[in-house]
Amino acid sequence: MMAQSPPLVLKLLASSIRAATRAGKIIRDVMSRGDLGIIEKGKNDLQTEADRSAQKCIIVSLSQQYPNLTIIGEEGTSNSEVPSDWVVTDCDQGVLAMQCPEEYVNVGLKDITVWVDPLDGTSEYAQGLLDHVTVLVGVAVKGKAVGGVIHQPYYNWLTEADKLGRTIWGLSGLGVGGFTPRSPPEGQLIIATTRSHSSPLVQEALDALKPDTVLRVGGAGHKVLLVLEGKAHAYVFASKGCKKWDTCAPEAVLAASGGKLTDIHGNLYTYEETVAYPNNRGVLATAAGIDHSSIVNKIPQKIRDALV
Ligand SMILES: Nc1ncnc2c1ncn2[C@@H]1O[C@H](COP(=O)(O)O)[C@@H](OP(=O)(O)O)[C@H]1O
Ligand SMILES: [Mg+2]
Ligand SMILES: [Mg+2]
Ligand SMILES: [Mg+2]
Repeated sequence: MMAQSPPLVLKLLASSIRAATRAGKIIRDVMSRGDLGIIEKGKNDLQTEADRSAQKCIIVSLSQQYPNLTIIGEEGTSNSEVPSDWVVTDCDQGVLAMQCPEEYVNVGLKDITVWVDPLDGTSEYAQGLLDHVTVLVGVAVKGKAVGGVIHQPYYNWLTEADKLGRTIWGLSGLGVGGFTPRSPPEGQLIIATTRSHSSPLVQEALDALKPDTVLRVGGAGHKVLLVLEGKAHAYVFASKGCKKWDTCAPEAVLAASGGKLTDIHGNLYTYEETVAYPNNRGVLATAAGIDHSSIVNKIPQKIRDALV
């Protein structure tokens, strides 16, 4: 009997794990060399050589394996040559060997949009808060965030440098791999929010939720990691500013763990190729077991009306 090739969604996730991990090494190499090559894309919006190089690595690597795949990356498109050792065309064998959830077995290339944030937490990267940095690859199927990879290249850098970096993935219907999610502590409310993009509205929403603790950290990927790790109950960002590449992978990984990522009204974003990039309705993510709608309901109507 001929061996069946793995379903596309599973294979793409397995390739994305390898590509994101390679991009993480590029991010560390740029930092080690010490010249970040910072460009200001807009107000409070930087791009470094690490953002550019990591994106090239991921896009070239996936495009070689999946010609005609729709890939949208934060740092735009460029056809420049890349060093041959940036091109990774192997797959994570552990994920490849898994049973693909039935509903994704027959998904074709045309149903998929891949959202790439090659370096999430650029502000923090430039300021040396390196564990806030993640590499995000999200796989959307017919507009739904279904699969995701969150690679954290500097995980453990201050504590166990011999175990540097980690890669966490999720697939709807299959679960989360790369670590075991934990529940946040009962009887309190810990909220993660932006460190570098706050505003009066962001603060008003936090005040209304009366959290015991607010963790102001960089990166959408990093904040969702805190929620997955049980270090925060929720990630609340009552502002525009995040884009589809910031939330696609984190949404998919969080959903695969039983949690939820939506806009501030509690509605899911969609991720089809034609969608507008900005997440103008804010971000609200909650851990598994947290009542998402009760948090939505505590956000004052005036704030919700400002995010439409
Ligand atoms: N006001 C704003 N302007 C530009 N980008 C914003 C923004 N608010 C959030 N973002 C983007 O959303 C991501 C998470 O933001 P934060 O760390 O503040 O929570 C960051 O992604 P990048 O670092 O990939 O650009 C950041 O740039
Ligand atoms: Mg950016
Ligand atoms: Mg980002
Ligand atoms: Mg980025």
